[in-house]
Parts: sequence; structure tokens; C-alpha cells
Amino acid sequence: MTDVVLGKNQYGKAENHVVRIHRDTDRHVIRDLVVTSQLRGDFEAVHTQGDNAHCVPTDTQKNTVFAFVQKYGVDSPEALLLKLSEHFTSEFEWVSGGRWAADEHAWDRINDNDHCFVQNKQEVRTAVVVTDGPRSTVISGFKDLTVLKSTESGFQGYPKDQYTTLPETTDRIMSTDVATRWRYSTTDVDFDAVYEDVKKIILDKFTDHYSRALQETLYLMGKAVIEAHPEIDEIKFSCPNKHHFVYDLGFCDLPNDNETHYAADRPFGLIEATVQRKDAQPDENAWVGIAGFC
Ligand SMILES: O=c1[nH]c(=O)c2[nH]c(=O)[nH]c2[nH]1
Repeated sequence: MTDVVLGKNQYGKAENHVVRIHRDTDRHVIRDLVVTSQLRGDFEAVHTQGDNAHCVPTDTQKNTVFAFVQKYGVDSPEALLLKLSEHFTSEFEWVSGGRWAADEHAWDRINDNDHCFVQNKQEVRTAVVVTDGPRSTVISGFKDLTVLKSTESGFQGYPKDQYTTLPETTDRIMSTDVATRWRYSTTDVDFDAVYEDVKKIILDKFTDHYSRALQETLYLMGKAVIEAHPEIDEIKFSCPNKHHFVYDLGFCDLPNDNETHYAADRPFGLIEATVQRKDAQPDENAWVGIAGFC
């Protein structure tokens, strides 16, 4: 007889796409979110006995997302997720925690119009709330923010062996799609304001130095965020190094002084790093399920 037991589990409704128009005045505000709700707690009998007495339907979780968006509006994705967490853990005593996540797609006004918008595809905002008993952790971030500098980047001084062919350079294109997530030490945050400021710090930092490696630039970005925001304990980056190779036009006798490049889509360097506040409490649990970061 083999002993088998249920291990870790969670369940819910994934990717509820909800668009909320705040129309209290003629100047409408739009929040466009894709929300995932997952519950954790005592679901033993649901799995092992076919007893659904504790199984809050995923359909109910979906309805709750839409109802909360209507009832409370969307101050920020993080505030909505915290409300959902509070609701599910207080309404059902066997629900001890869970994971609530949202991706937000931004819309800009067309010509400052009150109710016409164009989707801003710069980046996708991300938010996660992880609740375990009385404690909730918020991790915010964004992905797919594509940036490029056409000079002020080089790569030199690396070790060379029999497999090294890469020439050193003091002037190259550096480009990446920034994916970043940062963890707050508190839930008492103006999430929209901090989001805008962190994005600004990351973009400012990308411009303000000669980069000796993408690694150095990521570290400088993270350091600037941690220094400016005491409520953030750590920030992670996962960034492809989008190689741009100067195209050799010698075959037709054309000079090419770092002007015409072949933008290779693969393979790409993949640079990942975490920048932390020294002596901050780690919270590895909160990062579980966030793919693509180290
Ligand atoms: O910024 C860089 N970091 C690397 O680790 C690396 N490796 C490489 O081949 N080119 C680069 N560029």
C-alpha cells in the first residue's frame, strides 16, 4: 500500500479581463485590468473526498472580482487585490490566504479628450498580493518596457579563452525590454504614485551614465529605486540584452561607422538581478509563482 497525501494547492479564476470606466464627471477615467484570483486554505476534502463544502467556486471568485471593481472602483490594481484578499479570507473561515494578481494595460487620452483613448503600449503594469494568515505582501512591477541607447555603452575587460570571438567595444547600442518587480515592506502605500516614480527613476537611470555592462545598469537602476523609496525592500530585474551587430558592408565598399545594424532577435543575453535593502527581512514565499526572475 503506497501512502499518498495532498501537497500544496491553490485554485481560482485566471485572467478576468475587466474594464472600469470612472464616469463621476464628464472626464472619464479608464482602468483596464486582467485579474487572477487564487485561494489557499483547507481544501483537503475537495481533493481527497470529493466533498465540495469548502470549494468556493471559481465562478464566484470571478463574480467577486467584477462586483468589487464596480462597487469600489479601481484606485490602483494593488488596492483592489488587497480588498479581494481581505474579503475571501474573512468571508470563508477555511480560506487562510491566497494569491491575487493583476496586469494593467494603460490608456492615454487622444488630444486630451474626455472620453476617447489610445492604448499606451509602452509597458504592462503588474501587481501581486500574497496573503498567508494575517500577513499580506505586495509586489508591483512592469514588463515589456523597451529602451535603447545608441551610444554611451560598451563591453570590455571580460575574460578571453579559446571560445571567445566577441570583440571589445567602447561604443555599441544597448537595448532591452525591462521586466521588473519590486516588493514593498508595507501595504500602506500610494501605489499609483510610487509606480510612476519607480518607472521614472528606471528610465532616468538608463540615460545618465556610460554603461560598462547591462549588469551595471540594472544594478544602478535598482540602487536608485531602493534609495528613493524606503517602503521598497527589494527589486528584481529580468532583461534581455537585445544585440545589435554593426553590419559589415565591406562587400560593397560602404563604410559603416556604428550606423547600420543587424538587430538579432535570438539568441539574446539574459541578465537577471535582485537589488536589496541591506538587512531587510527577506520574503521568499511572496515570490513563489512569479516566473522569470531569479
Ligand atoms: O552587457 C553585457 N553583459 C554581458 O554579460 C555580455 N556578454 C556578452 O557577450 N555581451 C554582453 N554585454
